[in-house]
Amino acid sequence: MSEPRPVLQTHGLRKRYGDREVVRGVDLQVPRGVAFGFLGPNGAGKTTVIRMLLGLTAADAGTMQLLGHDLPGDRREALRRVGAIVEEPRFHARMSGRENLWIHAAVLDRAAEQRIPAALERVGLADRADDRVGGYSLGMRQRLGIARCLLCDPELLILDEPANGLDPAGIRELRALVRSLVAEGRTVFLSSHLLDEVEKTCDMAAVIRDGRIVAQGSLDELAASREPRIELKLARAGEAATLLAARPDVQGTSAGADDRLTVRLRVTTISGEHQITGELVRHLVAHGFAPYGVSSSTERLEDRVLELLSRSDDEAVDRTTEAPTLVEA
Ligand SMILES: Nc1ncnc2c1ncn2[C@@H]1O[C@H](COP(=O)(O)OP(=O)(O)OP(=O)(O)O)[C@@H](O)[C@H]1O
Repeated sequence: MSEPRPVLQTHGLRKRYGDREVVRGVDLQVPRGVAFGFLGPNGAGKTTVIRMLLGLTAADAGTMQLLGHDLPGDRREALRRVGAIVEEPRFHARMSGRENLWIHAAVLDRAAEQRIPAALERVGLADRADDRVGGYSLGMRQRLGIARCLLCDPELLILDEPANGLDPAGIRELRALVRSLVAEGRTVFLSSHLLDEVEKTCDMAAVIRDGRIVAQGSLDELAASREPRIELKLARAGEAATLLAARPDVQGTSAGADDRLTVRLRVTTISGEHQITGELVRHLVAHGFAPYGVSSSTERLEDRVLELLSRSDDEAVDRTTEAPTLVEA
């Protein structure tokens, strides 16, 4: 069976401002029903990519599809079921939250107006809906922005830095809201410069640096894309090293001083690493060894992303792959 079509897809997307190319051949594949983080430092090109997807600025080259429709040709149809917030959501400050939503619903359809009470309830603003937006906190405006997105019953939400300026409680609420939208089968594409936010909210991510995607895949794959190792403590470490080196799931071993044995694993996922670690310990015990310490030195996602973001341009070459499970691009 073929893979379902991604809800958001770009290929070779490019954008130049003056003599600076700020988006340099971006390939994204976002499957349906996930929270997808678009992670990169300030100035990496995240907002520019989002603006191109929404038709707020033209692409110089490349192709884009939203919900299976080609952009820019099919833009009207493509955006019908897309809710988006780019940068900070803007509202009429003198009007209430509800009135702002009425204005937005008026350009959509009758069904959109009927969705207003549920949308306000959903984002926790039902009690404050008749207060002027001028008195709302940033977190409340962000939530009103999401309520506005919900009026078109979106299949895809595109949120540009939604956690910006929120306090820890606001960030937690936003996270829960995103997860509940995903639980309903919607897809949320959110940009962020905060790894922690992406790690806690998203299922998958693409990492962008200087206008290029340097990695893309599930969070597990991103974290485990470097050779994981385990460290064992046991007597006769040299003999144990020889025993384990013969196994197909072991890339290599080295025995050090102090009963220390380092084992490099052939594995690509964190769950796989856990399984192999258990098997290695059982194998050692079955051969008369008695490991008294086991620790994993697999990098955390943070280390991996920092490494990707700090690479030189020559190393971060674009390599396209069809599968959304790719790790380094
Ligand atoms: N209209 C514009 N004219 C000229 N340069 C621009 C314009 N918009 C963005 N840029 C430049 O393009 C680069 C990418 O900006 P972009 O806003 O897409 O980055 P970002 O990853 O969203 O970062 P941030 O989180 O800081 O907004 C930056 O160097 C920015 O200064």
